[in-house]
Amino acid sequence: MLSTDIQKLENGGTSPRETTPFITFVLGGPGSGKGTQCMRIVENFGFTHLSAGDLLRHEISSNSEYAPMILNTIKDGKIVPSEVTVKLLQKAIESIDNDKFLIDGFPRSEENRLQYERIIGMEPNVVLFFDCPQEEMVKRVLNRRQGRIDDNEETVKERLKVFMALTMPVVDYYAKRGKIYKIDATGTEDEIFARVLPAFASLQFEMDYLLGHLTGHRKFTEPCKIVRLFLWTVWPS
Ligand SMILES: Nc1ncnc2c1ncn2[C@@H]1O[C@H](COP(=O)(O)OP(=O)(O)OP(=O)(O)O)[C@@H](O)[C@H]1O
Ligand SMILES: O=c1ccn([C@@H]2O[C@H](COP(=O)(O)O)[C@@H](O)[C@H]2O)c(=O)[nH]1
Repeated sequence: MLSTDIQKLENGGTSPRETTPFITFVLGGPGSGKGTQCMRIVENFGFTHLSAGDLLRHEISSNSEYAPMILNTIKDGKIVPSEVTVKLLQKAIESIDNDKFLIDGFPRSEENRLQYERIIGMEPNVVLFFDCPQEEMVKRVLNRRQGRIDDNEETVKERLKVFMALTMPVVDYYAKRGKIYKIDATGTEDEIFARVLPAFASLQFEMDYLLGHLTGHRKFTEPCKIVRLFLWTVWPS
């Protein structure tokens, strides 16, 4: 039998981490530029980039027992069952020696979010939301030309429907919890990254503090959040 990442987890998996990592979810519609900006965040801020879509595509190419189901789901522009995606993310987080993760393209639904919180046992620290007009997203997807099975007009229409119906409620949920950094995702890659930078600059102290890179007392956490939100409000881009 093939030994897949998911099967390894079901058989006991990897050992849990000793430290609680700093988790950033990265949301936005198909082609909004999440992956492109994540690469820059990695280069500048030392995060590990975990693309949920890439993890699922890896399952397809490694021919796991889930491969046919994942392939068909991606082809149809629908959402893979939460258990599968969350286990892949869990394994990656537990096996990679870093304490800062960008989780790109997840959670795609409230059900994804609840399952993640149930299994991982915590919320993300922050959520970046790349806000892009639909016609621009469609243009970018159809110009991508990386041979992706879902980069065609029919699938992108479905992905946009799924995004509006199922993913936007997740964005709204985190907005209510004060965790959303909304980024205008129009313009050049450089212009967009210039809007991303202040978000991470305002988070740097809080990240260092929470990850134990600064010494101090836990009571500083709430003031940190207030300062961060203040900075973001007066200087969002
Ligand atoms: N600001 C931009 N202007 C024009 N094209 C862009 C811009 N940013 C990214 N692209 C291009 O658009 C395409 C989609 O970008 P990217 O893969 O980063 O989006 P994504 O949000 O991760 O998409 P998906 O959710 O479909 O994986 C890529 O070909 C990328 O090179
Ligand atoms: O959490 C996830 C992430 C992705 N999918 C499926 O994969 C494709 C492609 O995802 P990208 O983020 O654009 O790479 C997506 O349309 C879904 O079908 C998923 O089900 N769950």
